Amino acid sequence: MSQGFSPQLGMAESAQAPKLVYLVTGGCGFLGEHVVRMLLEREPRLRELRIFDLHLSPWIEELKTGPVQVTAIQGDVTQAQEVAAAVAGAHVVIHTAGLVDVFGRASPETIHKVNVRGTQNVIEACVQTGTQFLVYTSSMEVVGPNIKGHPFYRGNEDTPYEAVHKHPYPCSKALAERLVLEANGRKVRGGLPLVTCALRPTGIYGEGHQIMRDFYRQGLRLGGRLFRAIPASVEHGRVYVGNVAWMHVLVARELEQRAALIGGQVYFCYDKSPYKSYEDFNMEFLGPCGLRLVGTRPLLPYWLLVLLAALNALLQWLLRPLLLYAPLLNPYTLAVANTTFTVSTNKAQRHFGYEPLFSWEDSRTRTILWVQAMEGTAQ
Ligand SMILES: NC(=O)C1=CN([C@@H]2O[C@H](COP(=O)(O)OP(=O)(O)OC[C@H]3O[C@@H](n4cnc5c(N)ncnc54)[C@H](O)[C@@H]3O)[C@@H](O)[C@H]2O)C=CC1
Ligand SMILES: CC(C)[C@@H](O)CC[C@@H](C)[C@H]1CC[C@H]2[C@@H]3[C@H](O)CC4=CC(=O)CC[C@]4(C)[C@H]3CC[C@]12C
Repeated sequence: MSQGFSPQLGMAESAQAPKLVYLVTGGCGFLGEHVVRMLLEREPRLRELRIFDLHLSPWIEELKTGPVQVTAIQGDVTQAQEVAAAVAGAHVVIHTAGLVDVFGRASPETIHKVNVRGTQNVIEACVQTGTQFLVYTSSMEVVGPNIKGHPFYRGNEDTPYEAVHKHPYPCSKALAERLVLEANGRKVRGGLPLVTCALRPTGIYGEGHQIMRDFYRQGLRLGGRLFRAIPASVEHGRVYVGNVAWMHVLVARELEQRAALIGGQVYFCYDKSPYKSYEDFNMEFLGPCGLRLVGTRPLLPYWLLVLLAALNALLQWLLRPLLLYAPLLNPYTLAVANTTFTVSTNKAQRHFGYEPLFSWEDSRTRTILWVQAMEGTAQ
């Protein structure tokens, strides 16, 4: 990807000497890496890009050959001092770091500590060090699906919906998002107001998506077949990771100019990806890679799936002292997958001119090529 003139920046801004310092927390993650690379390609005002992560990736080194100073910071968002040191001097913080766990790998306490306490630390660091602009990566899960299984059918940011959560992950994302939005307008060091917003991606897909990798490998183990568990009629919103990254870059740029409009707001992340069931959507990529989804309707009755999911949860609990057993099917993932949740909105377009950077066809091709490249490494 080459450095190019950004459509949203005028000639004057893009000709300005690069002077801004950005910090991306979780910059080595699935979404974080795409945000980092998108900033380097499409934010011409960037002087320094700080990549803060618990686990730094080796690919960071290849980014240090360009004109932008790339600073890798190994750190933990749950440690306030480490966060403050990383934030100090940054103009913009994009906070993607989080524990994305719905498979029971981490304890509820750890999920809360990273996702909530970590976000609190980022907010306080902005206030204490004078950083004025904070973009938080929230999630559709802040809204739903709720524990009552109510469908959210092509809803938007203003659609009434009873957000009721019990699972640690959505609870932590909802609390963190609330903290970020409530912090909007707080005075930071130097007396200027903190401007915050939250982006709510639906299910993100694309190069580097671990769950897609898991489905692919499961299909290879089952002789090239995956077995339908969810009715095709249950739509699940999905959005390409490159478009999510682009929305982060764009809103971070527009926060300063349109603080009164964007500050304190939430935005669903969306693009032209088709509305399909989670499994059918995955087959858009896994099909061309040789896998087949068996069954035009779920092969097992729902009550049996519920039983199997509960059995998986019991096994996970029994085996925990010995090993981590964390299959894709558990009571939470089954309930979420089985509840329609899709968005239809243009709030990001109305507020800061967002348009998807990648078409559905391009998003699909890029994802297929990534899965195919994985074939060489699949066990
Ligand atoms: N993957 C998805 O479908 C969606 C993800 N999101 C949100 O997007 C964000 C990024 O998610 P993904 O890229 O999918 O996850 P990921 O697990 O690939 O990336 C998260 C990154 O945060 C880092 N991290 C975790 N704990 C940390 C800590 N204590 N200190 C510093 N860094 C830490 C990890 O090392 C990792 O690099 C998360 O906030 C997640 O809630 C929102 C909607 C959908
Ligand atoms: C085993 C089958 C029932 C299979 O269909 C299960 C699929 C299941 C693993 C996924 C279905 C919906 C996914 C979640 C959804 O995309 C919303 C999310 C938002 C996030 O912020 C993080 C990821 C996730 C919770 C995502 C996780 C995987 C699913 C539950």
